[in-house]
Amino acid sequence: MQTLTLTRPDDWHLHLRDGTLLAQVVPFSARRFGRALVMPNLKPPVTTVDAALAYRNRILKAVAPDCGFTPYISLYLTENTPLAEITRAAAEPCVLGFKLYPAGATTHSDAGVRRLEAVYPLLEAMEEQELVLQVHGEVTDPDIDIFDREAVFIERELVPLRQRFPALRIVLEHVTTAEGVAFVQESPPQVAATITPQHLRYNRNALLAGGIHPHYYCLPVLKREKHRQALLAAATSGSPKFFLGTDSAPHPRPAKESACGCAGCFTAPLALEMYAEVFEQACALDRLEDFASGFGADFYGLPRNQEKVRLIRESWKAPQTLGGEIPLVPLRAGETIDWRCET
Ligand SMILES: NC(=O)N[C@@H](CC(=O)O)C(=O)O
Ligand SMILES: [Zn+2]
Ligand SMILES: [Zn+2]
Repeated sequence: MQTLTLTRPDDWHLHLRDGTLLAQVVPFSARRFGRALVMPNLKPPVTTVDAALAYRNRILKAVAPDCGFTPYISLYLTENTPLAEITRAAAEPCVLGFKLYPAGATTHSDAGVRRLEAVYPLLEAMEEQELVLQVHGEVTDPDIDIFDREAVFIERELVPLRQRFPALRIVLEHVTTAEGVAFVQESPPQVAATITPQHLRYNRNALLAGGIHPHYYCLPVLKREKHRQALLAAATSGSPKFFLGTDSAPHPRPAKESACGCAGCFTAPLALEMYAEVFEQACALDRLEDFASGFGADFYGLPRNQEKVRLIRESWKAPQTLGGEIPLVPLRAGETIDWRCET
C-alpha cells in the first residue's frame, strides 16, 4: 500500500468559531495539523491582544492537553484599532498579524475596513514592526461582478498598497485567481498567499452545474478552470510564496442549506487528504511536504514541526453529516476520498 510520511503540516488560515461549535470542530484540525493561524471573525470580532489570548485559551481547552496543537491568532483590523495595539501585538508571540476584512466582503466582516486610507498609520506601524497583514482580497463594490472581485481588489487596492508600504509583509489569503497568483509572484519575498483545497480541486461548475451546491459556496467564490489551473501550478511549483491554508469555515447546516446560504466550506475533516489528492493528480506529491509543512512556517519565522503524520492511499467516504449538537456538513459529504490520514 502506498503511504506518504510528511512532517506534521500547519494550517495558516482556519476558522474555529467559538462555544459549542469550537468544541465540535477543533479536534478535526488538531488531529492533522501541528499549528493553525485562527481567524478572528467571531461575534464580536477579536480586535485586541487580550481578546486573542482569551480566545486562544478557549481553543486550548477544547483539545486534549497532550495533542500538541498550537493555535496562533490573527487580530481583526478595524478603523478604530489603536496604534498601541500594533505594538502590543508585535510583542505577543501567539499573535501573527492583523486580518484585513474589507467591510462587507465576507462572513462577519461588517466591523472591517471601509477605506484603506483610514488604516494607513496602522499599516505603517505594522510595516515597521514586521507584523503580517493577512488580507481577504475582494472589493465590496456592488457594481463589480462577484467573479471579478479579487482581480479588481488587487488592481485597485493591493498594487497601490504594495507601492506605499514596500516592506509590509502581506499574505493574500485564499487566493483564487490567476491575477492573484501573478501579483504574489511578481512581489518581493515578503508577499505570499495561502491556497485552499477547494480552490485547488474545483472550478465554479462544482458550485453551479447540475443544481446549486451550497456546501461548495465560499468566498472568494470558486472561479473558472483557468484560474484553478493557475492555483495548481503555483501550489506545486515549489515556490515558497504559496502555502497551505484550508480556510475551513464551518456553518450550521440550516445556515448553509438556505434560500440565502452563507459562505464557507467546512473542510477540516478532509482538507489534508484533499491536498494529497490534488498534488497526486498533478504528479507533484514530492512537493506536498514543503507546501503543507514547510513554506508557511518559514514565512512566519517559526521552526518546522518535528513530528510526522502518515497518509495512506486508501479510499474512505466523507461522512454525510458530522454529529454533535450543531449539525455540520463537510465538503465532499458522502464522496470517496483517495487518501486517509492515519494519526
Ligand atoms: N471563506 C468563507 O467563505 N467564509 C469565511 C470567511 C472568509 O474567510 O472569508 C467564514 O468565516 O465563514
Ligand atoms: Zn476570507
Ligand atoms: Zn477564511
